[in-house]
Amino acid sequence: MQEKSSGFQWPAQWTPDILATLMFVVQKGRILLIRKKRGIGAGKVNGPGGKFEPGETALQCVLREVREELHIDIEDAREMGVLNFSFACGTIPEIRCHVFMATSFTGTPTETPEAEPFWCPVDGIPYDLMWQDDRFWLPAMLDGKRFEAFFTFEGDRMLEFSLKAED
Ligand SMILES: CNc1ncnc2c1ncn2[C@@H]1O[C@H](COP(=O)(O)OP(=O)(O)OP(=O)(O)O)[C@@H](O)[C@H]1O
Repeated sequence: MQEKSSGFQWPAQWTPDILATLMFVVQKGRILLIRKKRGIGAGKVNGPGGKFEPGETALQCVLREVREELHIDIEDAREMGVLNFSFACGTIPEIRCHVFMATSFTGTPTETPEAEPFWCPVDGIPYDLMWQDDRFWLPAMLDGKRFEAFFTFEGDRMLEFSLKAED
């Protein structure tokens, strides 16, 4: 396990308000991203995903969210890591996000009121259009490494990070 941090201590006591998921489909050197059209992080590039509904597991949530946002059915979802986000401002709830990868799906990625999908080369991911934490863990995940991370934000701006990833 490799650990990196901004000198920030992982909080001992922290409970998320919201459980959420993200999905990154990678196929033939390309990654399926979305321009998020509404909700937390509207306007940013991200993977599809969203909040758990009552009684759902992380896997059930991510499969439902991807179906709702892009009209595709994922066939081989694998959970790769967990992201914890704490927001200093107090207007955005504390979020724990389970992150999945997949390589196979049925259907055609379709724009919906929530998301505009696009394929992007894995070596050309537009990190400057994404949440600031993504550049810390997404490259490790794309190398097949599992991870857990904690990030603090003030609005859009990342303040501190602590990342544990497989060697
Ligand atoms: C702070 N740094 C961040 N970095 C990367 N991703 C981030 C993020 N902060 C939030 N996210 C993602 O945003 C979605 C929740 O957004 P949210 O608007 O609540 O969900 P969405 O509207 O899609 O879902 P519902 O349809 O309401 O369930 C969810 O996937 C979550 O992981």
